[in-house]
Amino acid sequence: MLVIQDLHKQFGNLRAIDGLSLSVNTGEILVLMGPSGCGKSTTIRTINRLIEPDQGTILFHDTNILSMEPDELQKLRKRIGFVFQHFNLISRLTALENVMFGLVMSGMDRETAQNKANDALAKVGMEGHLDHKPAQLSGGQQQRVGIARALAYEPELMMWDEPTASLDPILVREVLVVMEELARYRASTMIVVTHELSFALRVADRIVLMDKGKIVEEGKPSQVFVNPISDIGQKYKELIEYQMNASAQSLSGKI
Ligand SMILES: Nc1ncnc2c1ncn2[C@@H]1O[C@H](COP(=O)(O)OP(=O)(O)OP(=O)(O)O)[C@@H](O)[C@H]1O
Repeated sequence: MLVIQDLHKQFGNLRAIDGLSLSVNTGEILVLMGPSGCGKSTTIRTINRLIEPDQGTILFHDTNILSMEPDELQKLRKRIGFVFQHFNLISRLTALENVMFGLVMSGMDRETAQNKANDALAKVGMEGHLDHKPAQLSGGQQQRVGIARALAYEPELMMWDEPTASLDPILVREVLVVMEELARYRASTMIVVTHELSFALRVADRIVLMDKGKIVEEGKPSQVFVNPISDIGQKYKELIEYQMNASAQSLSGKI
């Protein structure tokens, strides 16, 4: 579905993406991880050209996104959903209106848009909050509206840029549950940037580890987190062991 070849992006002297190549298969759940600042967000933002790379090729179903004209790009963006860390809902609109907004703006009639928005909000368990404005919703519920907004387009590819990063730990879980549900039903191909190890372990078909703008390792969670070949992979393995030991000690009453 998606083939990225030799991608480069520099901000001043900083090489944020340094010759990155990656393929994503239809239906795959790919989790992109790595230390802060290694280039994960920049990488996924180049895919729908929120960030313009300096060099490289990004093929979506064999068409190079980087040479698309603005009208083609606009059509493409409807096939690629994006969920951000900051949900950026419109404060004066209800949950339903927030999801309908983009659909109506892109020319869809109100009735169809409302049906699609209702369906999308039901998929994320927000059918009971259609008339609530963002200020009346918790952070987790606001993020679920943000997810519904992307889902309403029925995108082929969903990209998630640290969707739980701005939530407190209790609300993180409710968003992860929704994401796991969508992944389980293979609603679309997913590229997920996250620091949530438990999500990566349980849900990912493939983990891609980045460091300093490059991919340093990729494979199934059972491979990358158990027999890593990179320093970053080794650090994640140690972190998982540490967390498992802490849980075991806590359960046996030692903590
Ligand atoms: N618009 C920009 N201008 C200058 N530098 C930038 C810009 N966007 C990103 N960078 C830098 O590029 C590098 C990669 O950033 P990016 O946001 O892709 O990292 P990341 O892996 O997603 O990090 P995090 O996990 O902290 O979100 C970082 O050093 C960042 O400071």
